[in-house]
Amino acid sequence: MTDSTRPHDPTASAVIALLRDWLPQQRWFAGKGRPLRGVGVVHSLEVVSGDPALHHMLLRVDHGGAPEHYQLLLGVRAGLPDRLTHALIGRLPNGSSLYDGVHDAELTRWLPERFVAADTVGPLAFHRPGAQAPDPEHVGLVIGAEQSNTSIIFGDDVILKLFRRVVPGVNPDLEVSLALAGAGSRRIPAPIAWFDMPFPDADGEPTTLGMLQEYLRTGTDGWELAKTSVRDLYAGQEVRGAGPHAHETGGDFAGESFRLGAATAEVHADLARSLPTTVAGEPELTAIADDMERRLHAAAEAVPELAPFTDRLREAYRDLRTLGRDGHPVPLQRIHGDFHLGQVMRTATRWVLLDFEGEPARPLRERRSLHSPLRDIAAMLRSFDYAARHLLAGGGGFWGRGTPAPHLVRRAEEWATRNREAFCAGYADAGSFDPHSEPVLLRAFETDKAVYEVMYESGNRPSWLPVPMSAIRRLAERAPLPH
Ligand SMILES: Nc1ncnc2c1ncn2[C@@H]1O[C@H](COP(=O)(O)OP(=O)(O)O)[C@@H](O)[C@H]1O
Ligand SMILES: O=P(O)(O)O[C@H]1O[C@H](CO)[C@@H](O[C@H]2O[C@H](CO)[C@@H](O)[C@H](O)[C@H]2O)[C@H](O)[C@H]1O
Repeated sequence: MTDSTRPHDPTASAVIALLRDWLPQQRWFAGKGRPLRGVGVVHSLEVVSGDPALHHMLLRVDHGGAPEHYQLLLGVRAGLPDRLTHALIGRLPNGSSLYDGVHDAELTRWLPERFVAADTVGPLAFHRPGAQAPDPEHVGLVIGAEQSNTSIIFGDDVILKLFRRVVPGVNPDLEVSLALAGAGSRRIPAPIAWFDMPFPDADGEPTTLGMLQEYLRTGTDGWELAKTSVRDLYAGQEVRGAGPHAHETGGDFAGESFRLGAATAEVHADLARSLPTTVAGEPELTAIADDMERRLHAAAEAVPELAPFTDRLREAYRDLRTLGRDGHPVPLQRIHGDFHLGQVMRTATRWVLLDFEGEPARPLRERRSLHSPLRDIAAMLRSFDYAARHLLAGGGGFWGRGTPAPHLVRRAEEWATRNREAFCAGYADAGSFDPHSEPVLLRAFETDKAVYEVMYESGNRPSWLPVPMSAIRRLAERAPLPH
């Protein structure tokens, strides 16, 4: 190894300086928009030496308040080939390149090799309980999806999700996937292996860093499929108000929505069978309503458009408290926690649910706690509303940025209502209850999710803000819930 190819000590201040600039540009970096007060290395290990070299690293990022931790795989090469220039983080003082190592198949083959051997490398422990193993000869390809983590496909058999923001403990995605696989569920990609390490800052708590799963090679995500159906509907609306209804188009999605509702009910039933459950009474429902109210208050402070509606929205939470006082029992269990059309895939034969991590912005304790399955149902109902409206809001630029024509809004509402109804009917058909039998819970959860979405869109995609705002107006009017 010559001096120029020698991997540099990745904790060196030059590396930290480069990472400070690079981190906020990453899709998975949760601290965007907050001042970056400090970046420090809490763990670093050279796992592949030579040129190229690979470093596994855990970074601590301080914004003020509780620090966040991120997992990195950093590559170092004396000369960077063209195919990796998009992954460049910066040049080190000796002229070699520091880059995001997940994009370098020559380096990432290290991961399947470790899984095959069920190895231990320093503090990193690779677990592979079954016989299935990835083939290290398969080239690793980072998927292009907009995601909160980074996933690499090896061949067309397995996909490895590297958790980027790491919190101490078992990741709920792994925990829930293992529980569902144990219950014999066919509604998830089969979990194959995972790796973890003792968390450096939290008494060495075993902390999940990555999970290897079956790759659903015939799958398409629900968001793409639903949008295709909506486009098909809009394509027929050339004559004002005279275009076909959702049920008259070839791309009608209601059959799929019904099947998705049934798949969701099946997963909820398996979760209730394999993980703890309880029943909420008045104190718990009051606490849930109080939390919702706090989130509404915080959102109204941050997003002024919400303020005129808060009093009316609060009524949904008041009704939830009344439900508790009336002694209405509410079963609680583990749920998906961040359910929307982008979290489900339609394979050649069935709907499969992905990503049981919960909303990444919520604390792990909350994400692992028990909730009403109606929270997932309400979240998916919101997603149908999104699919119907996002083109009108300018999300896809289809109708331009002006106010959408009323007949298009009507068609959007029809599509959303039809698919929301079909989803609930499928859930009721396969599950233990009909979601419409719980209108108070459904309204409260839908309101809470729409409030969350207002915050999310105002921070991430301001041109999409009209989508959740239209739901806020509807919910504030206390119009009967479109099923
Ligand atoms: N097992 C899988 N098979 C095929 N594609 C997958 C699989 N898991 C994830 N994907 C694809 O990757 C995307 C992001 O996955 P997800 O688990 O939601 O990641 P994140 O938690 O980082 O958002 C999904 O929307 C899907 O397109
Ligand atoms: O990145 P995650 O999948 O964890 O979820 C976040 O981003 C989602 C958008 O990618 C956001 O979902 C919202 O937009 C979806 C359409 O893009 C829509 O289907 C969802 O119903 C809507 O909530 C999600 O809220 C956010 O947590």
